[in-house]
Amino acid sequence: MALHLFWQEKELPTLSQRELVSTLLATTLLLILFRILISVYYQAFHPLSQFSGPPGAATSRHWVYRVTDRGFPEEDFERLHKQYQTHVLRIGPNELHISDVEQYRIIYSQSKPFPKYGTFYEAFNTPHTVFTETDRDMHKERRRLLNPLFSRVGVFKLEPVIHEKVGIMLKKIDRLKESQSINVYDAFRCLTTEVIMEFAFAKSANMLEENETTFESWFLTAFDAVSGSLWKLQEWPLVRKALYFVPTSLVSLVDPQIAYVARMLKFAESCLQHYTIHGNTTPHPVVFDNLSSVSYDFKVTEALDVLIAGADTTASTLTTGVLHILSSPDIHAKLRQALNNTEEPTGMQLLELEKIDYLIACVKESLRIGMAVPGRLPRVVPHDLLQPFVVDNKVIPPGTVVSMSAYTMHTNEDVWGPDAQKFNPHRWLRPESKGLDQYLCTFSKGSRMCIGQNVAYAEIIIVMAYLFRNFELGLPQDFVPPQRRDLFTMGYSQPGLPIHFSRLEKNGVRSRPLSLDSDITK
Ligand code: HEM
Repeated sequence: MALHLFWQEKELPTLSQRELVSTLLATTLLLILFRILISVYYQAFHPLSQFSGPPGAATSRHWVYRVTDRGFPEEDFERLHKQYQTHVLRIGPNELHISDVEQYRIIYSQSKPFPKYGTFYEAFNTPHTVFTETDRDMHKERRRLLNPLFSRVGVFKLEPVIHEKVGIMLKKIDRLKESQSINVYDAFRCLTTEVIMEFAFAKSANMLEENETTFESWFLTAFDAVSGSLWKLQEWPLVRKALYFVPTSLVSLVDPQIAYVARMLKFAESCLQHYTIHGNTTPHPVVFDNLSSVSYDFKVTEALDVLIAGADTTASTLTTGVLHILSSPDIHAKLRQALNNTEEPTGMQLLELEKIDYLIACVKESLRIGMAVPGRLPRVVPHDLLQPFVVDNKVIPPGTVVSMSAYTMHTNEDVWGPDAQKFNPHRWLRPESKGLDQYLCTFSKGSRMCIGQNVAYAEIIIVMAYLFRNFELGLPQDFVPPQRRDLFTMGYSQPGLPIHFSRLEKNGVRSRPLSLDSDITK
């Protein structure tokens, strides 16, 4: 009551129009002055001011997102490294991009890795998973739980699932091949997602057979929505936080693809519920099996992360590999010849396929040129280093965000030679090629390197073997390579990679159609 009277008695002072305008003007001028002072500080007085780079990058973290938005930032960084003649390029007020290949083993080391830069990994919205965790001990513990599933033994247990799914994909290709070219990018995405779903959730969404005549799937739409929004969520952390509080139904009105993401989350939860009630009803290990000590919510996010980390990555590597092999008649012929002696089903087992040197060389070259995660992996220079972190004879202060990329590592001509950008499996077959593995950073290196690389290798080897052994593949006459886009994982624009398939003639005899039961799933 007293408060009410107070407001009635006291009249609020009103601003005249002139006062309002001058207040606004003064505020704007202050803001501009503040911005200028900040820019001067970042360019001239900040500890990173000794490192060169575009002026816009030094003063605003938005610069890096504008470059990212162009589609393939690593190419821009590479050009700028050359322009400024430096191995240490300033790409943000507190971020440096490094192109000295010898620094990779220091930043991404096994024993004392630089910690992940939390702000970058927060945008994945899956806190405290093995992928996003920034605390060293918590990461170590989660990785200890998961490692056995992803070991070579673990992958051999998963191998029948890979054969089964490849069988389903090839049967569908066999059925569709006479009437149309087939977008293998989508086919590979459905395949790898299905394999990882079985592995992560003990259940699949039947994506390979969802559509009668194509390999389209609602799950792929959900993936595209997640990866398409990733950089925006990186750039605008406040929007990301605000989105937590907006009901999904409302967000879906603005972006209908978000509805598919919500459906994906529901699918993940329903799988966990099924698993909680029935246990693992599959004959193979499942990620949930090793997460009994983890809370319900973290189980779901961990399985989702494995799914997102393992699906498009492997599919995009396969797509790049197939595209390059088909673009070179010589490589294509050599690969077919190498696979000619394999017999189904026994010769198509992973252990046997791994002995085919030319196949493995093609797989490694696909991983090098394909590099499904081509971009920067940001880390923070630790404060407790025994020696200062020095690049180009300059000390990089602790607390600085530094990053290197697979693109830098895989295009370096001192390492790979003048044909570094060329798809050349032969480079893996030379006597000195063993030393090259240390520079193959597709899966990163050290204690944060990809936990799923054995799974990825297995899938790529098996799919390539089946494809090139059983089919004559060709690019359409009017083929235009799809545009690639670095969305953290490499993505391809539609129509992906359309391929003409026909059954391979063997000694003049048309090979028999695949019999799913007898040939592949055994
Ligand atoms: C060609 C395929 C693949 C590529 C190129 C790839 C690449 C990578 C890279 C570069 C990292 C490090 C990311 C970082 O430091 O931020 C990573 C981590 C990870 N990957 Fe993969 N990956 C592939 C397949 C897979 C598969 C099949 C799975 C699961 C089945 C998987 C699960 C993970 C997980 C869980 C991590 C986090 C590991 C940790 O931080 O300890 N990846 N991957």
